[in-house]
Amino acid sequence: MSSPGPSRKPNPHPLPALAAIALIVVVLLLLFAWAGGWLTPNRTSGSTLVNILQFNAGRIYPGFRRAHAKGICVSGHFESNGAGTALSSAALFTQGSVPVIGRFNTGSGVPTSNDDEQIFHGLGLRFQLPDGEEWRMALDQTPIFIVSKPADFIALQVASKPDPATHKPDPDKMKAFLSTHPETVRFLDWLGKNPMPSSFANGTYHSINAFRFTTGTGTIRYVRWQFEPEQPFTALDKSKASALGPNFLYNDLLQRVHNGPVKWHMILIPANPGDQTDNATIEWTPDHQRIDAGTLVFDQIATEEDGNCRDYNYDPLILPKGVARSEDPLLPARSAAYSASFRRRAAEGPRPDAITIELQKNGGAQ
Ligand code: HEM
Repeated sequence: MSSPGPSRKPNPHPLPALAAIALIVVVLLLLFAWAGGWLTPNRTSGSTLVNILQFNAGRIYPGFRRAHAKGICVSGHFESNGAGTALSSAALFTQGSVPVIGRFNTGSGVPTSNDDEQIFHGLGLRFQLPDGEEWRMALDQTPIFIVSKPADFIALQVASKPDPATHKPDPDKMKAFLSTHPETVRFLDWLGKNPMPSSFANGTYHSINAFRFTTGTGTIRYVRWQFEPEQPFTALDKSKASALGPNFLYNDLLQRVHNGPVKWHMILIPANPGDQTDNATIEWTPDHQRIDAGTLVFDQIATEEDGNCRDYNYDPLILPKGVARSEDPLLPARSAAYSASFRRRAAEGPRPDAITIELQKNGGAQ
């Protein structure tokens, strides 16, 4: 028979032990709050942004980008004239040529949308620089963006979700949003005053966000840039656009590239003192220095089917030495959203191309 063990005496000083347990609980709660983004309310997670884009699109289109879902791949080179080294030591600006893979796209998250319904004509670029460096960009045809902060992007998606019956946003929700967002009114004004290009090939593509450029000797300037076409601008006649067919922008580009290279000039625009460099909704005045850094040339084109541009993410924060992000809060949000969208579409697997190109590879007429 075993004798009973010593009975446990109550701890006469329980407070330190209780305090230690409370401290562990608080640390765990803080870790959860940090991971959930509650301690950084100004940081919007990539998943939240992509969820709201999916909500606005009305459903998920498996394997497609959650924004700018419809696109076509192009490739060619960038011929630098060396002038960009005045602003940045980035290898892209060293005189000479580097390969580039691009993706022309239209802004909607619905891959089957018609080209005449689009507000944004976009361009993704991936420059392959020496020593394995890359510079990726995603550019739009407007010089300014529709909102300045990620939280406003979410509120705008909610306000502008098309009503399934009318296919248009609820006017009351939009009115309420616009009444507190003058920057969005400014953007819509810009759209009203500036005609859209009739072709991907004769549009200008803007970085919109400013970035921080550093020269080889350490001089820092904030810079926006834009690719301006050599192809002369003609305006899209919106009243006739729907008669051009659902993929008229893509068919037009295919024909043009088959007929010969299409070209743009990369124009660097350094900020003047006093310019806001962290707000993409404010257009800079025309009295800015412009540096033509070289020519972007596309001479190859293919649908996305083979994945040569589809399977990249044109994250605007994949930057070379000599270029860094500015304090613009849209930039980290964009980077996180592009990555979340990429992870989802890659997990869903490749899918057939959204576009039925009507032109044959020999460039023949439709
Ligand atoms: C908070 C603001 C923004 C959000 C949440 C957002 C979100 C997205 C997402 C999720 C994608 C798809 C990424 C992928 O799957 O690879 C995308 C693509 C794109 N975005 Fe944005 N975007 C924002 C702002 C902008 C701005 C300011 C520009 C123009 C400077 C822009 C231009 C583009 C372009 C051109 C693409 C297509 C790139 C490609 O071909 O892969 N976006 N965006």
